[in-house]
Formats: sequence, structure tokens, C-alpha cells
Amino acid sequence: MVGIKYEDFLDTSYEPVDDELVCRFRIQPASDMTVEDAASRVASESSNGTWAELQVDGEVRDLSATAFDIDVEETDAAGGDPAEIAVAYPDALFEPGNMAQVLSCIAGNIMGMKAVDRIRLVDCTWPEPLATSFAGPLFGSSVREEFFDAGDRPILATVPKPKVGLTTDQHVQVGYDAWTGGLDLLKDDENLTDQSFNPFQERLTESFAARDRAQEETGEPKSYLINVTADANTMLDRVDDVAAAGGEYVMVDVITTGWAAVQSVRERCERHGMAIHAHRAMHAAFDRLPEHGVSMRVLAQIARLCGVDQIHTGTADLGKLENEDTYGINEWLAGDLHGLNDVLPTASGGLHPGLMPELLDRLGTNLCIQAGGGVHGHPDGTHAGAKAFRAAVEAAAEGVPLEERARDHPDLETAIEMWGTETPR
Ligand SMILES: O=C(O)[C@H](O)COP(=O)(O)O
Ligand SMILES: [Mg+2]
Repeated sequence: MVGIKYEDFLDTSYEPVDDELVCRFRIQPASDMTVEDAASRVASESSNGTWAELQVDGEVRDLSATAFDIDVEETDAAGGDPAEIAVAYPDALFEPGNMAQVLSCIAGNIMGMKAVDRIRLVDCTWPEPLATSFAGPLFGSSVREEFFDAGDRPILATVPKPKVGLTTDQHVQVGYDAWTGGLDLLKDDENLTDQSFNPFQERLTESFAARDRAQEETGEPKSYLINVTADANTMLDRVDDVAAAGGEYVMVDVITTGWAAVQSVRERCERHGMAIHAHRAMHAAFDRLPEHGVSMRVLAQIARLCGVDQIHTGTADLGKLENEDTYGINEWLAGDLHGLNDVLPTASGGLHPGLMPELLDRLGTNLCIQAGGGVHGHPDGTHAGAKAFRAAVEAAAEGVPLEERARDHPDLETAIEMWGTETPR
């Protein structure tokens, strides 16, 4: 037997091996604690230690994490000095393919430990064995070619507004107007699921009937991001229903429903060859305060591993919501992850036609862009708003100034007169 105590979880000269998960944290130690003490407690509590010294078999140490690479920031603030630290976790600590278990280690008890006043999981480097134990996206950004014919422009979605309260007939009419106005996707809002004013089954049947009509009339492929969010069993039934109705996608509120359920949906979607659109409502509870929680970057990494094909990652500060590092996150979602598919980022929240040139300039065109108010708030209604949005995105993708395109697109001219290039709040 050997004794292990929290100090044993720190080794500033440690070099992680290839199959270890390396997590970077920003910590603010408690005022009576050194950075080294706090860092070793983080590694201990998030792997196999606790506050008391334990007598264990020697091989149990193989599951211990190691804190290393401590970078203390100079500050005048009261309390212990904040620091960036890295923690390496051995592969055997994790159950392959179980995101709930992984998060209970790396973002579990440590988020509330008294040893740290603040702790934020900033970034992870996912090793091959752990990363490839997850399914990853079935399609990723290939949805652009698999489901649509959008060429080099981003694919375009709209969410009916008001976000809840429209009847099924009204909701479907909004979808039809948007599709025939030139948009690719109708999207449910995050808090619309199966309420009495707009029941899921009715909405599913009627929306796909309208989608088929719009496809026929426009000669363009159209699709629908219907929100299946519920308990896991109900979601799986809804996935089957969407497949039977001819859908290509389901939408899931991934944070509120939980990653384990997302993994179940991913498995079921594979049977049907369907994609997952991930709405990130409630992410800000984890990532808005910069010193604490879990960064959006890490949430997006988790979403990719669990297998979503599209995820909201912000608007690079052009929209109505606070966004953390949209560029960096999108770049990560497009980069290599041991052969797993990429994820198509979705820019949404306060967007309108006048913002499109700047948005494409900042984020490129490998994107899904979503506008609710920026379509339905058009003075001439949803159909005109959709035409203006499509014209603006096409012009931006082609590098044509909006004012020039607006000369032969009166709906775009109206939208620009109305909203200009203002960032809404
Ligand atoms: O779910 C979303 O992405 C928002 O409802 C966007 O709505 P907005 O375009 O009206 O801001
Ligand atoms: Mg919304």
C-alpha cells in the first residue's frame, strides 16, 4: 500500500504522453492557498484523490491526473494570484464514449471546490483513443452538399417569431413564405417543442407538406430543423417520426437536454441518415462569466465529439448575444480531430441583411446563417424579408456591395433603409 495525498497530483516538470487528455484551466486560488496547492487539489479531485490522505494499491496511482505547466498571472487583485494550469488525465480514467462520465471528471466537483474561488475549463486537447471512442458528426459541413444546392454561399435558416404562440397553421405559413422567399431551412425556436397551441405531430406533418410544395415551386431543396428536445425516450420517438415524414434533420437543445441524450439521438439519427442541428440555449450559464465555468470552446468540442452536425457558435460580435471567440471556435470545429467529421457553425441572434457583408468577411462562407427578427421584422413581411436576406447573403458571397445589389432587389433596399448596418441589442 502507498499513501496518496493531493500534493502527489502536482509535477511541474511533467510531460504528458500521447493518449492523455490535457485540460487547460484558469484558476483563482482561495485567498489562503498557493497556486500549487490549488492546482494539485484540482488534479486530485477531478481524478482519484480527495481531501484526506488515502492508503491505496500502487496501481491505483495509474489513474491519477497530474497538474503541470503553471503560469501565474501578475495581478493587483485581492486573494491568491490567478493562474493558467494544465492537467493531464490518463486514458484509463475514462469510460470510452461516455461524455457524462468524462465531464464528471474534468468539469465535476472541481467547479465548486472551496480551494478555488474561480475555475474555468478553458480548452482541451483530445487524444486519439478518447476522441475516436465517440461517434462524431455523421455529416458535419457536408450537409451543404448532401441536402442543399447552395454553391459557395452559406446555407440560410429562419426561425418564426414570436418564438412561441403561433398556431401550427401560422407557423407553417411562415415556413412556406420563408422557403419560397429563398431560404433553405425553417428552424423551430429553442422553447418550441410540443405545446398545446402548436403540437409536435401536427407541426411535423403540416410543415413537411408545405416544404414539399415550396420545393416543387422553387426547384430548390428545402429542409426543416424541427425541435425534438424532450426526455431521451420521447426524443428517440420524435427522431423516428421526423424520418418517417421525410426529414433530413432534427434540432436538439443540447445543453438543456444533456450530452448523454444527445449521444442517444446521434445513434438513432445514423439509422435514418439524418443530421443534428444543435441549439446552445443555456450555454451562457457555463461560459458567460470569463473567470468561471466551462468555455464555449470546450462546449463546442463536446458537441462535436457527441456528434452534432451544426451548432450555434455566435456572430463574431455582430448580433444581439454575447459571444466568446466565435472565430477560434469555428476554426477548431473545421480542424482535424483524429479523423472525426467537422461541424458546420451556425451564426444566429440579432442578424439582418445589412450585417451580411461584415459577417461573411469575419466568418467566411462555410456557415449556416439564421435570422428570425431580421426576416419577419421586414415591413413587407416574411416573404419579402426572406428575399432580402437571400439577396444580401448572395451579394456578400460574391463580393458585390449591398447598395449595388439593392438597385434591382427592392426588398433588400427596404431592409437596408430599415436596419442599416446596426448591431441590435
Ligand atoms: O434561436 C435563435 O437562434 C434565435 O431565436 C435567433 O432569433 P433572432 O434572429 O430574431 O435574433
Ligand atoms: Mg431562439
